[in-house]
Amino acid sequence: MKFLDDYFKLAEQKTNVKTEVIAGVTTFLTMAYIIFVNPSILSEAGMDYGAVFVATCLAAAIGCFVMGLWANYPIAQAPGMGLNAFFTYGVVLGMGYTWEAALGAVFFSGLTFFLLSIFKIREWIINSIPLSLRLGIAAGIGLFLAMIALKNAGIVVSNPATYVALGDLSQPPAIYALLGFFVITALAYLRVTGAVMIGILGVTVMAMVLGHNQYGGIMSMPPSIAPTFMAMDLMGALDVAMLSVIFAFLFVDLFDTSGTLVGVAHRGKLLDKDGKLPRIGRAMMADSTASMAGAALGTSTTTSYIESTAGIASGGRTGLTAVVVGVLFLISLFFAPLAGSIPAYATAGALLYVAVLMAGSLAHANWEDPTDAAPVLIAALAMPLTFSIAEGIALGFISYVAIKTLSGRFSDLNPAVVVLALLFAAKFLFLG
Ligand SMILES: Nc1ncnc2[nH]cnc12
Repeated sequence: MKFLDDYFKLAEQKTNVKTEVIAGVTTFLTMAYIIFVNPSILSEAGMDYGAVFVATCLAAAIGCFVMGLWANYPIAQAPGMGLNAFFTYGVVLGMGYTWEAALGAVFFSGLTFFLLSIFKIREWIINSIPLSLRLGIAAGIGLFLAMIALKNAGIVVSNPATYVALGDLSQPPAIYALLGFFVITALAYLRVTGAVMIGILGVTVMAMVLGHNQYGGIMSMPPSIAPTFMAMDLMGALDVAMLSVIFAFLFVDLFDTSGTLVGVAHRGKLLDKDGKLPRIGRAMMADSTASMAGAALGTSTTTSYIESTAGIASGGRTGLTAVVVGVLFLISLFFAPLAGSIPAYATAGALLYVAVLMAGSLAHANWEDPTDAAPVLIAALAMPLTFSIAEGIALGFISYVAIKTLSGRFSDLNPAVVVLALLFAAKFLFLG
């Protein structure tokens, strides 16, 4: 234990091995849903469910180990929600790229993120993005997840006259999804650890008992990762048209990671006296290394999880917490049959709940000033309505620059936002 104490500086951080282990288990339970949800979303892009399951556990474990051992933060990692939806619905089903090329784009965006972190360009970019856009984008990703959940559960259906309409709420998928969502939200309010996982498993078991879902077992040896291992198409991702996809992955990841790290660090009191996260460069490198490894294994972008605040709230202060989460992801490799038995309507309730958490950033927008509020709304609303995170980001930038310019608020603009807005506008005008 002396070794752990020395390596993670437990005494200096006023913590001990027992507290860190409890924190790791707590964080793991709040984020373990990704083991079921990620393969279910990526398999819609044509990827093998079992292989993505293994890739998800391994990428999460790698991210947690790098974060814990290299950056010494209690921040866990896994393939991110939103990023996986963008991969499937945006890049593969929307733009028509193969999942192999999409994995190649994830790899290159991870590599670029890594280089940006080394050369500190990342800080410059993050500081150049206005707060209102950051808030709108975070909320928009949440609304996008909500739309996916409602559609998957048949609660929202298409309608030729109005585009969308209410589905048949007497159908089992809709009922199960809503029930799961209500239970998860109530359990979260009651501060029950693992609320999301309890909701998913509860709905799954209930559906089995009532004959709507088949029992597939609980434990087995891990499935084969061969169908996705090193399947990424790096040459396909180097296509000129793919540049915008790499850029979009990079962009979404940049916002996601910076927003999450600041949020987690703030709540965990990990910031120094200047309000900065001292080893943010190392934390960002953990994200990008895990994303590159994840792409090679067969999963969309790996990122820092906002759920880490659960473990931090129960006392986690050092990288040992993240290492414990990583070990638990490795153990999860043996629970593939359980993951495969989880129906889409059971994960829909969890998605809706994650959407609630992400939409919370709307509260911090400046609603008194319409030049700030309008871009927030455009970015957030465009994501579910265009079914694309990238289009939402683009429309948010264009509206921010147009509205600030027309209002004469030039001091709110900077070269980076203006250049990006012009590039996005040129894309819409000339490339459609
Ligand atoms: N994309 C994401 N960013 C932060 N926390 C998450 N938890 C689940 N998905 C996440």
